[in-house]
Amino acid sequence: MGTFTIEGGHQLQGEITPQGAKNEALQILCAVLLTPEEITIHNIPDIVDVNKLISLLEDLGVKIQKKGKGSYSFIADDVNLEYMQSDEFKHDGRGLRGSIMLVGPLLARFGVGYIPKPGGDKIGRRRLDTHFEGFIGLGAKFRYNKEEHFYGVEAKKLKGTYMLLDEASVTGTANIVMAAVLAEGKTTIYNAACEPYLQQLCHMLNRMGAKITGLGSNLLVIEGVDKLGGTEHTMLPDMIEIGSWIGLAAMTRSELTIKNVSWENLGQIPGVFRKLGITLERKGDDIVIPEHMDGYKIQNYIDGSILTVSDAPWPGLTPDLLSIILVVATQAKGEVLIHQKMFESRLFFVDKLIDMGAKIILCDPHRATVIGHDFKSTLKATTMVSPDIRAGVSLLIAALSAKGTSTIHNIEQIDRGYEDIDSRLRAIGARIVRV
Ligand SMILES: CC(=O)N[C@H]1[C@@H](OP(=O)(O)OP(=O)(O)OC[C@H]2O[C@@H](n3ccc(=O)[nH]c3=O)[C@H](O)[C@@H]2O)O[C@H](CO)[C@@H](O)[C@@H]1O
Ligand SMILES: C=C(OP(=O)(O)O)C(=O)O
Repeated sequence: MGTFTIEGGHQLQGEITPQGAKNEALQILCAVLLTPEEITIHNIPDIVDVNKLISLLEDLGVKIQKKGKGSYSFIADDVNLEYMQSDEFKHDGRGLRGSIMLVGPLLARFGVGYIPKPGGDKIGRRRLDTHFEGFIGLGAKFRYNKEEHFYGVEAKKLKGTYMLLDEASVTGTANIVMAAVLAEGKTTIYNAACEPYLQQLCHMLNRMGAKITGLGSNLLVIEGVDKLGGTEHTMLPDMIEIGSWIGLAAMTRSELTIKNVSWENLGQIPGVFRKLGITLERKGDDIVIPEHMDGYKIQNYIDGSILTVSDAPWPGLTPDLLSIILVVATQAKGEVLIHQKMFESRLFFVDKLIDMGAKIILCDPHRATVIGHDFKSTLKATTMVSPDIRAGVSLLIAALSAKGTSTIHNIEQIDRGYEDIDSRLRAIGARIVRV
């Protein structure tokens, strides 16, 4: 188990550049299986989950060449389908959530797709019904080996259809889209997820020759084509990382510039931090956060009632930022209700923040009320274990704002999604050591 020690209570300063988006990378990498031609991808984050997926692709026979930092080319002209039945695949496929999106492209191009129950954060139930109902709708036969937790779909030829997804699942929509692009005829997907990750995937597929319309909406129409070709793609900056750095700047009262954030793809994120009273200035495509020496004050609603920050499928606020927003609120002036609607086990980490002196009431597994200290009292350093990727970063931000030296164990969770986080934080003045 890896560990960080963090000496908190120091102001940071400087510029930080966000990595390429983790959740986009996981979709885009799976899409290389849809063509025998070369695909070159740039701005791939060097993080554990993405590297695991790249090595799964390699094991499946995809030829991979590193072209430079964050740039790779992929040629899937000789895919080893038998590998999907191997013990190695059953083991490695479990290592991350994103591996589930190998199924759609493999099913579409080769007529078979298998996957062990995928991993990812343990943040509540994470069902896969939407994925498999979508494949079944396209004509695939589904089987599930309960003992091995091993899923499979098979079809000689997929046929386009109309489907109304039971929920706007992010990876589910990506998986179904990647299956439908090579199906016969027209597929209509209503209640589709439409995060920038998915918009990017659909743009890339269209460049490969797919015919997808409705990008950015929850109604996608896909005219199937016989084959797809090569292309080049660049990942957007990671909006969850951007939100994490905004939170870090506010909590440590530091002046920070976040470079090249792709403002038009940030959706609700800047607005939500502004509602917490944080000043964000737009300079070109950068976000500049000034020192908040006078703190930041949470806004109430117009009628004076207490603010609620909750998640919703895009263009709502991503659930992946709620843990960070919650931490930031612990030093705000005022109160806020944090409502995590999607995941039922993602707020339990607040116990650690309470130990550190934060004023939080966990109302139930989905809701927590935070009463900010307005910097009149700082958090106390402590020892903690990172339970999931975003709680891990939230605790890291709390530790950087706290007085004294904190220890965070199980930092593998953080490394799953944040590239070289300790060096990048040291470069802006953080006192953090990997032990
Ligand atoms: C690899 C990847 O891309 N992971 C992201 C992806 O996971 P993932 O694609 O696994 O998440 P889903 O979009 O399928 O759903 C997440 C959870 O929210 C619930 N749900 C979903 C849609 C909905 O309309 N209502 C609802 O309650 C689901 O039942 C599930 O429990 O999307 C999640 C939701 O943005 C993010 O937290 C994950 O970081
Ligand atoms: C929940 C997350 O990731 P995953 O879906 O990969 O577990 C996340 O990125 O916050």
